[in-house]
Amino acid sequence: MSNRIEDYALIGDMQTAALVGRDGSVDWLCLPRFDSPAIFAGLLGTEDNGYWKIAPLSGGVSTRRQYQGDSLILESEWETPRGTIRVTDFMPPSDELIGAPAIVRIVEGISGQVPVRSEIRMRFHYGKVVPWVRRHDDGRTVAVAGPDSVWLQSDTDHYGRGMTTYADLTVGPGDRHAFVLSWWPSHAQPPLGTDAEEVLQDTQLFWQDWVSRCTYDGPWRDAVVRSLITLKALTYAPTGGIVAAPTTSLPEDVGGVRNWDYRYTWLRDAAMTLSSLVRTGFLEEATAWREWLLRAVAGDPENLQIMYGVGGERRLTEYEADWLPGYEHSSPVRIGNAAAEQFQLDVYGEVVDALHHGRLAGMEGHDNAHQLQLRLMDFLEDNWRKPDEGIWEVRGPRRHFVHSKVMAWVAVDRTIKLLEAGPGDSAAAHLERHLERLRGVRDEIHHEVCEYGYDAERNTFTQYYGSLELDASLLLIPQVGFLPPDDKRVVGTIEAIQHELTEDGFVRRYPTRGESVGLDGLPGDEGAFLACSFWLADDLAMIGRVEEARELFERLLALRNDLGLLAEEWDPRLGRQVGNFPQAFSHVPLIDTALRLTSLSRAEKRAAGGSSRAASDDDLH
Ligand SMILES: OC[C@H]1O[C@H](O[C@H]2O[C@H](CO)[C@@H](O)[C@H](O)[C@H]2O)[C@H](O)[C@@H](O)[C@@H]1O
Repeated sequence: MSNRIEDYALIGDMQTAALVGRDGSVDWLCLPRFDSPAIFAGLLGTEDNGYWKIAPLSGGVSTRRQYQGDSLILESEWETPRGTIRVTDFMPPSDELIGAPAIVRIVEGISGQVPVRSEIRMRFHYGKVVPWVRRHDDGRTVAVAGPDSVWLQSDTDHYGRGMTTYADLTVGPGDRHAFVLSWWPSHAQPPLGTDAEEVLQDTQLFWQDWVSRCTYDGPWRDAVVRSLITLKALTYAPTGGIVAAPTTSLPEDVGGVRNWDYRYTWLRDAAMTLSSLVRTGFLEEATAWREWLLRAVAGDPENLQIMYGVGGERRLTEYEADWLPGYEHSSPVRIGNAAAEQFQLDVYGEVVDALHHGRLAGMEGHDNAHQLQLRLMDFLEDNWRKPDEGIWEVRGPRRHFVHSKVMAWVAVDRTIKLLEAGPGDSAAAHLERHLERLRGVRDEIHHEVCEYGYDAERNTFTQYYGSLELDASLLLIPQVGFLPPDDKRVVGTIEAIQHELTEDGFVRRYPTRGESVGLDGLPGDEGAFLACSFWLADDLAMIGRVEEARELFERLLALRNDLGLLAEEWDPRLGRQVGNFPQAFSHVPLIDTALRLTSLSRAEKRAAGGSSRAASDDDLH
């Protein structure tokens, strides 16, 4: 289908999410949860793979669109020669309101008399299965295929033609017509009907209440709040799991093979999300994720996975949906993710660091979290020397990635801090021996990284031991406290990355080899990675190049779509967003950089006003 990735808007109910195009078409919706099969998969194929369009009969894209205030309620307006209409799209937070995931679409006349059409092609199992569609006794339309059914409720009559369900109406000023599409198990009694206007009000209240908890009040409030709402929308409310993105296989390289399924909870992405949430006032979500984590990783740390299903499921078997042509012919479309079976050492650091930030922010202590951290540490002591697949989940051979070792150092360092703050009781001698051992491991990792991961000739850390390549994950070295920002090796690494890994000022993760297979085991290229570009802005600020940092941050903000949403990457050559959308891993560093720059400007103001208190790390938490 023809929408660009940034042409889509996100709506969601904290169990699943949908993408709505500027043309009024819902081209992506998985039911009942994020990782369920899609019922509308037109995004990754053609109209025949499923969509639901509501738009003026004359067609075209909306003239204006926006979210209603700080909410996830989308309003799209069309000005046509016959008059103006507005379509309000949203998903009522299911847990709280109606129990069954549903999309509500309200068509409203603003001026004139505008002919409007609703056009639905339901295709179950990612666009493959044509359901059995019939009219129920109560007037609703029901579509059934296997275990699933969807119910379409509306005050407008529907008719079927060519395996598509239509409704035609003409709307004038003040007219409001609601359409509600809800999922329900096909074996169960029919679901209750929904009062669309009532759930609209409830949904408005839900978002107002949620956003009122935000503690950030700096100059980038709108961008930060939109990112927070997006992160909330990526949270699976029943368990506290957080998906990396609600889509699969939006390409990192349009027309290429770098297409992955992101509808799962990565420990890395979720841990980073948790750190941003606790720093902006959302301790409840952070606590729910910690509970999710403790359940998901329960058992032997040997069996820890780097990602799970939103319910904590372990088996995420990857396969190719060969009936789907892919977004702009980017194939294969992948369902499931083989990276679940990888060994990624950095994850231990990210999880332990998130628990550490949670404690700093006042999250209540949790015995199991404490125990988990110590057990992870036992595992790490035995395993940190092993090569891994690293933060970028490369599908090439395992390596001694420098970032992975740095994050192993982070895990040990934060655990030492936890034990140092612990009670000095009768176990003190045992604790002291444990601490001694951990301090030894921490020193050993540090020494090894500086010895084998640093190229003294070029004054830069490198991608893996002995390699000549750079890697944008090295930008995290000063941010996690492995070395201070003014260390000459840190400054050298930042400058080398700026010179060698940027395109139009935006940062690529690592060099790719175009047509030949590179380090990541894949052919083709990819865009600039947005998270890494935010990290560069952070580093520039940390080494005192604050103006440059602000400039880069503003340029990154300008890449967001008109609704404030970011995909995983930006293709500087094509000037468009690429990769899964919207992506937590892009919105999290946006929040982090905004917090850092805000605290720096406040410190600058205090300094200018004569206060002796300089910017400290505390300002960031
Ligand atoms: O680049 C190859 C890999 O790409 C995906 O991983 C990326 O997304 C993850 C989720 O946001 C993120 O945690 C990771 O750092 C990124 O590299 C994909 O999931 C992998 O299967 C693929 O090998």
